[in-house]
Amino acid sequence: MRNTPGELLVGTEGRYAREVFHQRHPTLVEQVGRPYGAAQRAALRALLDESLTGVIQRLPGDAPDLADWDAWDRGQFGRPWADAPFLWAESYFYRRILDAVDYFRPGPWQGVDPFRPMKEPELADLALDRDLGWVAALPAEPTDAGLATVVKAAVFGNRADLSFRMQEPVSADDPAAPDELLVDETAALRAALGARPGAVCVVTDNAGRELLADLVLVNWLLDTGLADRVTLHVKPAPYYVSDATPSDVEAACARLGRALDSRVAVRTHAFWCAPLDFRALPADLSADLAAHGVVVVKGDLNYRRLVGDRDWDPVTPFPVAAADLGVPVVALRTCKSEVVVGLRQSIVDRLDADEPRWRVSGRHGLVQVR
Ligand SMILES: O=P(O)(O)OC[C@@]1(O)O[C@H](CO)[C@@H](O)[C@@H]1O
Repeated sequence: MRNTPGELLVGTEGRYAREVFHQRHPTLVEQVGRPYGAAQRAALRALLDESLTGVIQRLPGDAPDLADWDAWDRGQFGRPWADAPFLWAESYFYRRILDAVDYFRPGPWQGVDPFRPMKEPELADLALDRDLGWVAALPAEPTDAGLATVVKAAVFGNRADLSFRMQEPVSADDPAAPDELLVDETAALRAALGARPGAVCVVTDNAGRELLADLVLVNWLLDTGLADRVTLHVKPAPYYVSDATPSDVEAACARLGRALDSRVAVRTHAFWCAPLDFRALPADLSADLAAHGVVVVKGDLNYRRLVGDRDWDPVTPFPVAAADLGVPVVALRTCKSEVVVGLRQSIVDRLDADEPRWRVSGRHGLVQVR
């Protein structure tokens, strides 16, 4: 029996989590604050200071989700941010941004997505039509080649992440960036989809280009009879900059010029903005996921939550690290944080030698099945 490695922490020198807090967050806070008034900008700056040098403050007494966060606290309130687990602290940081910009408070900013100005240009991009040209050429039959195409697009759609762009020079449309799958278990996904159309659940990640690629995948599974119904899980509130919410699904469908298929249900759950990993899934959500034949888990954050945001040895088998959801689970992810499992030692050695930032650069993708 392997020992489970420790959780990644915010303050560890030389590690990615610290870089996120000390380099990414200051840029993010500055950008988010631009359209707001002095009070919200001051609250954002205070949050940033608190997160860099202070202790974690509890949510204010009027927060609608105070009870949720008191249950998710796990002893973090009152401790220095630097000592907190990266997953917990980053999630709470995004929740506190909503507090700083009065997202839940009655007034002019209530319900206004603070990341909207960053999300909108992606769908407005005229190059998108050209970039989606390949969709019209997808096969009408459920071929392996068709599945490989839509899966790969869904994986590398995850590279188009706004939070990520604040730090890494690689962009989704950088022609120099290779689309390298370090693990490709698309054949196992095909096997999990089975011989008869079944129910597929997609736990989505980012809005914009990534969600468009996810919708192409979903439409193709339905059109070719590989699935007979799909549930799309999205975040209940703005989160991690570009994470998809219900209104982002509407915007993406409008951009694709295709209404949501009647066999697609869009759902959300408070747990998707919780600071905990999939091993803490609440019973109702767990039952919802397990009612599908396959659960597709998109993106980097969901990957961290699926395997645990821990200092895993990258050759740890994926089925050992990934939470058991009771049904086959497929992770589609580009590597944008230090957590990775299921790799061959030869690949790790090559990447360690050639690309010091391979774990976080977003250049490498994974299709992994448990
Ligand atoms: O889940 P996503 O959108 O693929 O990635 C989220 C992310 O950009 O945020 C974290 C750092 O802030 C990292 O885990 C990852 O790089």
